[in-house]
Amino acid sequence: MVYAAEFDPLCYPGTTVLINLLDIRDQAELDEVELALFLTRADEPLPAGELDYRHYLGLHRHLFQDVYGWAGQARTIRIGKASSWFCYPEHIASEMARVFRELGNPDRLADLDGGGFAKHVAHIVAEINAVHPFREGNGRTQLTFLAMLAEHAGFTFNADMLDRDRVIQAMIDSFVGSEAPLEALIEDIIRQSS
Ligand SMILES: Nc1ncnc2c1ncn2[C@@H]1O[C@H](COP(=O)(O)OP(=O)(O)OP(=O)(O)O)[C@@H](O)[C@H]1O
Repeated sequence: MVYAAEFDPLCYPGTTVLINLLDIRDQAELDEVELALFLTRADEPLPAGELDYRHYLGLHRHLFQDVYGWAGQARTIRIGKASSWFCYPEHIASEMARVFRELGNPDRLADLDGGGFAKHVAHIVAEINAVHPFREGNGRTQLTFLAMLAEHAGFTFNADMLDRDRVIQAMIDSFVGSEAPLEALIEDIIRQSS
């Protein structure tokens, strides 16, 4: 998805196309190739880690390593979507540290029932979205991480329930103050493993 951005040294000069490892300069073609490469990486075993910020960066690096040289690194310019402007780049590291402190020990997620998990994790995903640590690939990293958290907690992540429009609307709602739609969405996509 193309961002409103300040002058961006990560783009080919005079364009909004991100400089990429494949040197594709057409946005539609880049979208298509980026998605295909992402899907291939998402299908591989995901990097192991502590479900902390370091792990989150490694996850983005894994998913987008074929497309962007900066995969796994936080952005350095301010970006926004529609009327939402995300965290100033200089505050990303401290804000992500705060969000992961709020997440707490991931092993404790297994103590929660579906409703409790959905409420807690909706808040965490909403906060990660409000920070938007990467120049591109935030939505896909968020959902992949959500699936990892669900599985870690013993839930099955029912990806078929992920309706793109519903996800984006829930994220926008969370940005403007209501986490309830995101919570309901998460509750719908997890089901207790037997
Ligand atoms: N207006 C908005 N306000 C807040 N968050 C938004 C808004 N529009 C989209 N989002 C969130 O930002 C994500 C998109 O971020 P980004 O483009 O970095 O991720 P992506 O993985 O490249 O794209 P996508 O999620 O569209 O496939 C969406 O998935 C949604 O979670």
